[in-house]
Amino acid sequence: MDYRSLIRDIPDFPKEGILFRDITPLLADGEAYRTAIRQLGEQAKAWGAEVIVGPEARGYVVGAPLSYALGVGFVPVRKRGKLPAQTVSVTYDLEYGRDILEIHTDAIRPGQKVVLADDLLATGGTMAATMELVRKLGGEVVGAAFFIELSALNGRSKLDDIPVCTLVKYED
Ligand SMILES: O=P(O)(O)OC[C@H]1O[C@H](OP(=O)(O)OP(=O)(O)O)[C@H](O)[C@@H]1O
Ligand SMILES: Nc1ncnc2[nH]cnc12
Repeated sequence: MDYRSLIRDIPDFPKEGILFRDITPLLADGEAYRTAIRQLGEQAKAWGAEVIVGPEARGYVVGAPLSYALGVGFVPVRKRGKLPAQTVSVTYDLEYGRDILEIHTDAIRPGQKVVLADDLLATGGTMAATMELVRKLGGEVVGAAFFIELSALNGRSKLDDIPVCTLVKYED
């Protein structure tokens, strides 16, 4: 599948100097979207995923269908103040900002095998924070799945050598 042709480059969004990799054309193509989820799903299954965890908001368009395809649960990680029950939090940096992420304290069972999912790995700040939240609850992170990796930003280095699967890599 030629995913690259379905990812649109938008210069200077959301800030000057950022080349935004927009996945909305890929999501709008039913066959490409389903193939992408199936591909990541095979990997997540091989890692032994018992639950999928994804960060708001684009992590949901990857994580939720992935969990549905595997028949396992989906746990949302949200930006501050959005989750209604008791949470744990972590502050994090991403390519173009800083924020707080939260997860419900009862969302993961200790020892549960967790696969993290998001649309894109840039600096790794978002996924490192998501991994920290899962570990605070005693979950075992067994892998991380993305549509896109921006290799030059070296996000993998923040992910403690957990296995990473990406469908499209941009080297620049
Ligand atoms: O590797 P990083 O440098 O952390 O960047 C990657 C993160 O940035 C984007 O999310 P964003 O915070 O823009 O939120 P959104 O999904 O709500 O658009 C993207 O969906 C990843 O979650
Ligand atoms: N360059 C980029 N394009 C799309 N989403 C991003 N999240 C962080 N960096 C990004």
